[in-house]
Amino acid sequence: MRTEQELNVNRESGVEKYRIAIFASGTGTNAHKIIQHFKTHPTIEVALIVCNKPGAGVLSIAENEGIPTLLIEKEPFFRGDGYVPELQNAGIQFIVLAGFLWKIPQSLIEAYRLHIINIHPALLPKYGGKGMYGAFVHTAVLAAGEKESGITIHFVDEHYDHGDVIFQATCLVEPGDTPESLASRIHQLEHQHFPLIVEQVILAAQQETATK
Ligand SMILES: Nc1nc2c(c(=O)[nH]1)N[C@@H](CN(C=O)c1ccc(C(=O)N[C@@H](CCC(=O)O)C(=O)O)cc1)CN2
Ligand SMILES: NCC(=O)N[C@@H]1O[C@H](COP(=O)([O-])[O-])[C@@H](O)[C@H]1O
Repeated sequence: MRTEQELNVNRESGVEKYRIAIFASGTGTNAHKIIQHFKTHPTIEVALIVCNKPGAGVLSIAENEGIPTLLIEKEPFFRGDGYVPELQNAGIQFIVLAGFLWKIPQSLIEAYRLHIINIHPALLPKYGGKGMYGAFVHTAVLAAGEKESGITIHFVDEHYDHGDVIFQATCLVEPGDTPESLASRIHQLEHQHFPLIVEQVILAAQQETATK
């Protein structure tokens, strides 16, 4: 049984906070914005950072923010239980993918059905699927001569970038854009919207559970 400190029970209300795990593989700017957003939230907290890349920037962010981390490995993730026992023992109720570069396995999908969301740096269904991550996405958008790009936040299912879309926002592709300049514009959209959408989806999930 976790102690009150581990549960981080809200001092005023005594209510155990709703616990989010963020999965990330890289720099972690989106993870950081989400951590900051929920730092003073009365009922929701970021309780765990899950990462598959030793030395990733997101791990330093977690350390600086005092958030526990879980470094995962391929074999147990893909051929084992997807770390479901560890997540459930940590009391994790919702998973946010923020630049996580491995496919979520069936075991984890089933344990957290409709409780995993992802942000993709393009307007799905275009420019999604295997191989479509980071600069590869922006390079493909520019190569196709698109006049606009944007972000998609969606539920995660067994396939890459296939789950129901929750939110999209667009930005212009400017003349002379490079993958880096477009990525910067996309990142601004992500930082503006992702924390708020995460909160809205979680509050809706809590509301649905409460009315069942
Ligand atoms: N079951 C699901 N898992 C994941 C999803 C999803 O929608 N369903 N979204 C991805 C995030 N993502 C796009 O938003 C994405 C990330 C990575 C890849 C990809 O091709 N990865 C490479 C491996 C890269 C590496 O190991 O460095 C690969 O699979 O070969 C595609 C899309 C997160 N998981
Ligand atoms: N297809 C998945 C994908 O490309 N995800 C993208 O990785 C970046 C992570 O940045 P961050 O580590 O600074 O949050 C974000 O732009 C996110 O949309």
